[in-house]
Amino acid sequence: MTQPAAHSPAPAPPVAAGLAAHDLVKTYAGSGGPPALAGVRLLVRPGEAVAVMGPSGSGKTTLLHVLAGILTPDTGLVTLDGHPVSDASDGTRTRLRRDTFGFVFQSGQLLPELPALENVALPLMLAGVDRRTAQARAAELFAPLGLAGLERRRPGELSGGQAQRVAIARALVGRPRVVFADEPTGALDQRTGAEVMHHLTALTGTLGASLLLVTHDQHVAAWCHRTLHMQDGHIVRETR
Ligand SMILES: Nc1ncnc2c1ncn2[C@@H]1O[C@H](COP(=O)(O)OP(=O)(O)OP(=O)(O)O)[C@@H](O)[C@H]1O
Repeated sequence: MTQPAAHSPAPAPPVAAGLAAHDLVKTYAGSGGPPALAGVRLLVRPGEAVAVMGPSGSGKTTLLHVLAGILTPDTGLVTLDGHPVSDASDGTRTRLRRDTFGFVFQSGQLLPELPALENVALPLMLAGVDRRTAQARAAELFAPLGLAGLERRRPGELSGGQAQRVAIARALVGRPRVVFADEPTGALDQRTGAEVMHHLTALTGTLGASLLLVTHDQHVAAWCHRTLHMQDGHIVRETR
């Protein structure tokens, strides 16, 4: 007996390249408060730099942590090039955070007892790259970041701006696809902050990485291609 002709399924919509958030909702257990994220959607394309601004408590850091797979959303999904991040196993999320994502925080992220070069090489060595190769790859980042000659200095012997550029080198040495930065210039004066932003956006752009940056400072946000404004767990508007 002949089977009825099967209808071919509708073609799947094309998967957008980049980091995407689909209707993220996150409430902190026991907080008794409204959701920290109340339905957030976004797409950060490869090579694109996006700032997130908003009043204190609006959900910026929670969004960054959910996008980076540090926190899991209650509902909704985070994907990278269409592949699940938030739904992935703990092991996969740990690997993503180590191999695919880079992180820059406000300060205090360098190991004080290690010279700058070894601080930068460390993520590669933790990922199994031999010491010589890791240090050679780390060294390549010093000149583009204006750090040539400072390889042997310990963090305590660097200025705040230099230390932050070393932290950027460390975040980028593994050639991440996405860089997350939470107030990366928060501890710096405006001129030093601008220098750090110049290097951060230039290098992530060269790598073709996406940059997602949380800031309170519109001068810092202005280095990005666009700014998402958050309020009460929502993205309420976007500016360029
Ligand atoms: N660990 C937590 N437990 C309970 N509630 C939390 C926790 N972290 C954040 N919140 C709450 O979630 C909401 C969003 O916080 P979040 O830190 O994401 O905001 P933010 O915009 O980054 O704030 P800030 O600019 O002050 O850093 C706030 O109401 C906050 O009090």
